[in-house]
Amino acid sequence: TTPALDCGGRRLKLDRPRVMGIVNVTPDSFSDGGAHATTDAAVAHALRLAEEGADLLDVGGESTRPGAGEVPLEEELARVLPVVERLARETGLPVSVDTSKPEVMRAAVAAGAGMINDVYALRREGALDAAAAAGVPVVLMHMLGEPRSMQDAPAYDDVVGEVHRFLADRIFAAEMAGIPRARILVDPGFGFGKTVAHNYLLLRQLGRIAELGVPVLAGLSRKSMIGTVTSRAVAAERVHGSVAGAVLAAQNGAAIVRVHDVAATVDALKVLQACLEQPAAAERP
Ligand SMILES: Cn1cnc2c(O)nc(N)nc21
Repeated sequence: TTPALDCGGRRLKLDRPRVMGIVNVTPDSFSDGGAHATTDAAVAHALRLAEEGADLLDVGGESTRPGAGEVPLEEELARVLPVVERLARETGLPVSVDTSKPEVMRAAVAAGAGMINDVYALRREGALDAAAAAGVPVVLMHMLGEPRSMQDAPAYDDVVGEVHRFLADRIFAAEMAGIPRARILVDPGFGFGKTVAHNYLLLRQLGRIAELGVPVLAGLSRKSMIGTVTSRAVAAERVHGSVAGAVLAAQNGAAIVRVHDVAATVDALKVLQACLEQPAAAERP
């Protein structure tokens, strides 16, 4: 039987590494078109990612970048729900909601979201119960502290061991809240309270995170771990490095890679798959 996730009725096969397209629903600061412009722009972008071959989409209304502040509940709902609703209707793809607020989890799943992606690993008040009630897969991600301060001076004795332990604890908490293991994914949280060195140690030893026995999601796309080693200060110039990172994450055990540049990543993963699948002459039956 092929490993797969049931994302609110939409099946996501995990027989090979899958590509999650990033859909940030943040006000378009260049246009004063307000909410409609924001929704329309986000949906148009997401439909393009679907065209490029995304296996699922991740819709987020609150930036989680280092230093980011909180978005009020009403604002996050206003950003996310219209986009989730339209994408669930207009694409056959599973739509993930990137949120840490239980109210947004409930409303987004009611609007058609088939996965919850929580960078706080359901640690917010009420989040475990909301995710359990939602009945969709949930991504539990490691973060050290808060977005505001996580990059100040991240330090670990054993980053891989500590991230592994945190994720094991969150899996246990989720199972105790009634979320079956079959609906749990984990994520080491690249860039969330890690130095560049920590990030590459986690990437190199991603197999140890995969030993937790649930699918691993990895998000390196356009992050500073890529920009630093390639000296690319502009995020849009980090595509090549990001694609290399996605291939390495997939080769090291990631079941899903969360990316901005879907077309490039889809092609790169096809090359990886060919390498893993084609029988060598010596092996040919
Ligand atoms: C929302 N978001 C930003 N970066 C992320 C990452 O690396 N993983 C997950 N699951 N979500 C992320």
